[in-house]
Amino acid sequence: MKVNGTHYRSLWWDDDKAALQIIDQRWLPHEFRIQQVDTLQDFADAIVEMRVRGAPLIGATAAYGMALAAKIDPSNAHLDTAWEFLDKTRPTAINLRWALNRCRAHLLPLPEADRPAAALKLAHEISDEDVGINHSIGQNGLEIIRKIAAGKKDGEPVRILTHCNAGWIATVDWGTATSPMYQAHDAGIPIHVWVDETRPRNQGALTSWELGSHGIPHTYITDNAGGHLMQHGLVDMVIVGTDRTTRRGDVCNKIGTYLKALAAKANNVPFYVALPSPTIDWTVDDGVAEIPIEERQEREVTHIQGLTDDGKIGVVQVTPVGTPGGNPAFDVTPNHLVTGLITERGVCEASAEGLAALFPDLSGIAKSA
Ligand SMILES: CSC[C@@H](O)[C@@H](O)C(=O)COP(=O)(O)O
Repeated sequence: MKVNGTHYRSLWWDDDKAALQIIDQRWLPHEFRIQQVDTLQDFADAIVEMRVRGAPLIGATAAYGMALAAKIDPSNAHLDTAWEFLDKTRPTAINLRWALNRCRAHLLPLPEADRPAAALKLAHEISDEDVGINHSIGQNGLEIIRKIAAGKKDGEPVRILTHCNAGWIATVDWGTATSPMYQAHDAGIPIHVWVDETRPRNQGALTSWELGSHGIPHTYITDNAGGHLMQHGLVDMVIVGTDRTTRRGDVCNKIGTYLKALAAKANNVPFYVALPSPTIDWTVDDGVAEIPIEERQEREVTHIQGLTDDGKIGVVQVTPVGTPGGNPAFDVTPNHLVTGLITERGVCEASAEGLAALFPDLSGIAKSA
């Protein structure tokens, strides 16, 4: 998508420098900084510190990490070491392991001499595929928005609530939850987006930055406002992303998603999840029992970063000094709270049957694996 009129992906390969370039998201929405990633430690730091974040983008970044590993030393032993090193960076988003497994499975059967070039080619492919998947999710989600718009008076916007940032910078391009929004806006359907701030990291500010750059009307709201807005009939639908969706359609996403799903159910607001197929964990059924939830540093809760009055990025402490902070980064929304999963192949019920019907090729392989 565009930043100040120039099209960017959230990561890209620079042929001249023979290196990966990323947007360092720690400084957004206030500063747009590009960073080169040169070493395996850089890759791990970029993921852990959330310079890159969002499940699909973490996966694509890890694929370039494996390409670097293959360039340094293409032996089986080194690829295994790199797999383990990158796999432990963040535990919840399954796209990380999906990408690492795909790279390893592709490379190990090849002669060592062929592995560096093959690994880089595969990383490019994974990135390009992500863009295609997200565009298709947008097309499928657009039809849902179009139907809701058809029931509105001329010019009245479809009011969509979203949580976290499942936008283009959380993917390689388009975003998942935001892709239907971009495509509805571009199709001339009026929309207005309620953007949850998403404490503690305030990814809602990233979503606001994205939507604002694309000219989409939106309002940044506190995490606690959604239920009230739904009670008063001010939300037509919710669309969120996912970090891992189980075979039966339980959805693990940014902390606070579950509360929004409960409020949506209580108020008859449709609750949709934009789901790229690499985010499905076919090995897991019960999301609450089986998905590891990342526990992040308490400093993310006790402190907050923003733009100070002198125009500089600064950090302030919110709590009394010494107050302990708890920081579970994700929660699980059980499938019965989800109206539908918007995938690249169409929209399905959040159930084992719904997912298997859309992805018979993938669900079958996982069961026999
Ligand atoms: C298309 S991104 C989907 C999810 O990864 C997104 O909603 C989310 O929870 C991101 O969490 P983050 O901790 O910012 O990486």
